[in-house]
Amino acid sequence: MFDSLKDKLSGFRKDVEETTEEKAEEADEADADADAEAVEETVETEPAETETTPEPESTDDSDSKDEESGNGRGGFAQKAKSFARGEIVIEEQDVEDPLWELEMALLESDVEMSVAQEMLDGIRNDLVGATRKFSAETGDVVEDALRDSLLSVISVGQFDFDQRVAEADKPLVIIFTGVNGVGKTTSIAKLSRYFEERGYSSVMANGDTYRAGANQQIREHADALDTKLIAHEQGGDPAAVIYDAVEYADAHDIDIVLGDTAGRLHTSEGLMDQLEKIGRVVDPDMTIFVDEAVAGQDAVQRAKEFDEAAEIDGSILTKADADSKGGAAISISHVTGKPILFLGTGQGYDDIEQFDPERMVERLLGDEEEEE
Ligand SMILES: Nc1nc2c(ncn2[C@@H]2O[C@H](COP(=O)(O)OP(=O)(O)OP(=O)(O)O)[C@@H](O)[C@H]2O)c(=O)[nH]1
Repeated sequence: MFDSLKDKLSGFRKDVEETTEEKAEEADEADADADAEAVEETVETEPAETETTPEPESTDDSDSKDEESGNGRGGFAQKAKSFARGEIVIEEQDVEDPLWELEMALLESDVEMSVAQEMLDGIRNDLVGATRKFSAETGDVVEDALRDSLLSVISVGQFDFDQRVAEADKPLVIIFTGVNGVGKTTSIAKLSRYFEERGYSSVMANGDTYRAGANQQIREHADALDTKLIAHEQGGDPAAVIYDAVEYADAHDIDIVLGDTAGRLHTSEGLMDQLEKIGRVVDPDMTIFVDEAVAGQDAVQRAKEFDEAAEIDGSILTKADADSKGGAAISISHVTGKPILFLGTGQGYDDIEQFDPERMVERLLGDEEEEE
């Protein structure tokens, strides 16, 4: 999952490491030369009573930035002080090329332009002016900067999904929107299983009365999961189907109504009217947008347009298992202001995981072993 993006982020870390490594070596050599000269001078003149070189200051803040006036981030005064402490300062010129490479890599990975820009600004801001000891690893400083920038773009709008479900009046009505074939129906089936494992009963409602074969498709899932399905004839009113499902849930003490909708294009006025009518008739508690991670920027664009037409509460990105780029997963919450709630990770009913920004970042930065 997201392997190519992972490689690119690791490439950035290595680039900055190499640049600062060279710089640290040069600084180390210059330091050794200066020490040798100082020794020679001391031998030629009277032995000095007092120290000729300034005492290094406390070195316990290797990642600190000098914000004192006149020292400017990476400015001369800070460089001199850091040098005396056995540290180098990471400067704009050290990260310029790696940042450019990273920008290209993010765009190639289908990260949305404004999201890539925000990440780069965050990383530049964190790195330029940061100090590292001659002997220390730059990797940690870069990893922290990458972690912060990734987290800030992917954790937009996060809320505790399980808690919201637990606290909601029942039946909780969830409507699923998104275009054709992205895995909406499969995600509904997966969530039915997800809720069952957490002790909630659910009923499925086929609000996709448009497409021939939609009833049969969702019925197969409902049968396999032993979940009740409410469906009407093809061409019927989707709002009426979901309304009936809510009535059924009320009458049978069912906790959650999972309402499928027709996956027509977001540009279709009919679809938007339909969603608006569902909104009016059943007043859903949540609307979840479903799209496939592999669709990259198209998925992000569609999420934005669906959200504008019928406000969404969050997204599910399916087929994350087949996505090496990760662009949609990085961009979608930042662009819509609504969180990713789940990732689809395969075709089985258990192949769904709750989206956890921290875990996603660990995965991208390679701290978590990926089970294939
Ligand atoms: N690899 C993988 N395949 C998935 C995932 N989710 C769904 N699929 C597959 O994607 C295909 C389309 O899924 P559907 O659920 O039929 O898509 P849909 O959006 O409901 O399609 P319509 O009903 O035509 O609108 C199916 O073959 C699913 O098995 C996933 O997370 N990973």
